[in-house]
Amino acid sequence: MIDRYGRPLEDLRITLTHVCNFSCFFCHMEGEGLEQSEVLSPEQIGLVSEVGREFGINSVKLTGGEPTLRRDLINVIRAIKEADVREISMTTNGFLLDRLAVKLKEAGLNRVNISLHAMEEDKFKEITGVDGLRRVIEGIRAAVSAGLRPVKMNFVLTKKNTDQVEKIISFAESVGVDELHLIELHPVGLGKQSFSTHEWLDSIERKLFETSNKIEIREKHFRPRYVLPSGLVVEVVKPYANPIFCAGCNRVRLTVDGKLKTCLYRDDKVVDVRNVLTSSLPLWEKRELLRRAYEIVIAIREPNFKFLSRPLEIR
Ligand SMILES: Nc1nc2c(ncn2[C@@H]2O[C@H](COP(=O)(O)OP(=O)(O)OP(=O)(O)O)[C@@H](O)[C@H]2O)c(=O)[nH]1
Ligand code: SF4
Ligand code: SF4
Repeated sequence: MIDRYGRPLEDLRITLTHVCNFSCFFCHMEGEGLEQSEVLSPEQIGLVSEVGREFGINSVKLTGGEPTLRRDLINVIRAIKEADVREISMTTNGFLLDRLAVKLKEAGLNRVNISLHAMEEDKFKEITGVDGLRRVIEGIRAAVSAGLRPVKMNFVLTKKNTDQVEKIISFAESVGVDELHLIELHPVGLGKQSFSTHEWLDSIERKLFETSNKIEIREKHFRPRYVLPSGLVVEVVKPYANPIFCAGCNRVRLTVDGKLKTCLYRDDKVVDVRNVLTSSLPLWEKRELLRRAYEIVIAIREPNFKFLSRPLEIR
């Protein structure tokens, strides 16, 4: 279904927990803060996904915090799978992935994005607060061998790790991951107080332009993708102050505390469905109320950074 700005709703991004075993200095916390609340159950998450299918949701992204810290992660994946979505992916710090990759694949997870912001142990620890580089590397290898493909790596660029970009590209090529995402920092969550470390990706992108064999544009966020001679795809993610990025936004978020949140940056454009999910209403009535919630989501969604100051009139 299309919103007032002509953008389809296709992707549901679910925050499974606010808890994380890392403490990255720029964590955007999915725009939700760290407040603890009782998490939604696999069945409740499954129901939101199932009703979302009627409105065009065909992919689900699991995030956190760190989603692998949810003990019932396998059940969450199974419940979403039952909603018959085309693709389930998960963004993770990779620390626990070596022991989980095969089980997650078997449960129905299609692919992963693993964050890795430095190839040197000291730098890795400076950024994440954890001495975990080796385990993350093992996690990436496990994802590749379990076939959680395309396996993607996420690298957030800051002033602290500009010297790591080339090393990350070489590592990604050597380990057999399919894509590397180079991402600009957001002034959201801890990113607000650490935004002085923000770096634009422009000069790196110029080099990619010169060295790549092919350039593609992805429909999602209109992200440019540079295909290197090795076959590695480097996707450039410039989500900050970028109206083109927001024009291609196709997602809604489900927060830990059960709100449908229409934008990473916006706390005002949300629809609270927690009461519906936790009520003792019959299932058909919950479905009906969730349908109303999705209708409101589509009516209030808007790009955060935009070219136009008002929506188009759709006739
Ligand atoms: N502003 C904004 N930034 C986003 C959004 N989605 C992703 N990003 C940025 O991209 C980073 C990586 O996101 P991921 O969850 O790993 O992956 P993804 O963007 O969903 O992309 P795929 O897995 O390739 O589909 C996030 O940390 C954000 O910085 C979004 O909807 N809005
Ligand atoms: S691993 Fe992700 S969720 Fe955890 S602190 Fe780092 S950025 Fe935040
Ligand atoms: S509207 Fe823009 S800032 Fe908001 S979630 Fe979508 S891409 Fe991100």
